[in-house]
Amino acid sequence: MSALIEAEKLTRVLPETVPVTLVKDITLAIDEREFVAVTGPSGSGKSSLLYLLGLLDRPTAGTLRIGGRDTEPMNERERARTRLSMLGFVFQFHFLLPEFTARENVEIPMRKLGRLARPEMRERAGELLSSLGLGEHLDKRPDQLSGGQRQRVAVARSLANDPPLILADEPTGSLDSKSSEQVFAILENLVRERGKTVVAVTHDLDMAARMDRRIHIVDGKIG
Ligand SMILES: Nc1ncnc2c1ncn2[C@@H]1O[C@H](COP(=O)(O)OP(=O)(O)OP(=O)(O)O)[C@@H](O)[C@H]1O
Repeated sequence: MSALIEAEKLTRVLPETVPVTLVKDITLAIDEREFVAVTGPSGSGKSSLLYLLGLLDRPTAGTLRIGGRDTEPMNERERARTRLSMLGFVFQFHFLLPEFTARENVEIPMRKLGRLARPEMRERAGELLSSLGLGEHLDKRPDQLSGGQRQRVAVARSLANDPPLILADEPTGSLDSKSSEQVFAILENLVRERGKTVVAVTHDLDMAARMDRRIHIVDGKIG
């Protein structure tokens, strides 16, 4: 079986007067059920790599296959559809919509994909949030939740459409140590118990050491 993510010589150069290379010749394969850390110095290109893997940016050279499918020929619509169904994102800052409740925030990706009827979306959002310990907070808005709780809502949102792959960019970077540990345990559980693949950028080397594999980036390359 092919890997969930296969990148070959993935490269992203910004077309400035003096071109800026964000990611250079990255070749990697990530299998289902892997818990992978992306590490490296500040400015080395970790986020840029994650954006490429998450179809939030396009490579200027190289190939990327997700779920065995070449992403190069996809138009914007297909890329958006693949993002919604195959990928979940968790960022350092939660990016929840402030005027919506936790449950509504989790429903949004489901509405965009449009596979479920409204009552099922509502039920699923409630179940996901409850499974992450937020059953008491379904109808609260982000400003009524703690930082750790907000980040757990963001994890629930990333799972809304049951994607096989979760990409996380410093998911614990803005949390205190107790909340960090909780969010880390949730991500680990997604891999071990729910069969997800999680790729997380982290500056925390202790956390990276507890993951299955580390991809170290230096100057846009695997180093
Ligand atoms: N749009 C842009 N224009 C110019 N330079 C950029 C742009 N986006 C990123 N860069 C530069 O590219 C490099 C890689 O950035 P990236 O955010 O991927 O690094 P990172 O490893 O995730 O950093 P950090 O750990 O600090 O978040 C950095 O030097 C950054 O300043």
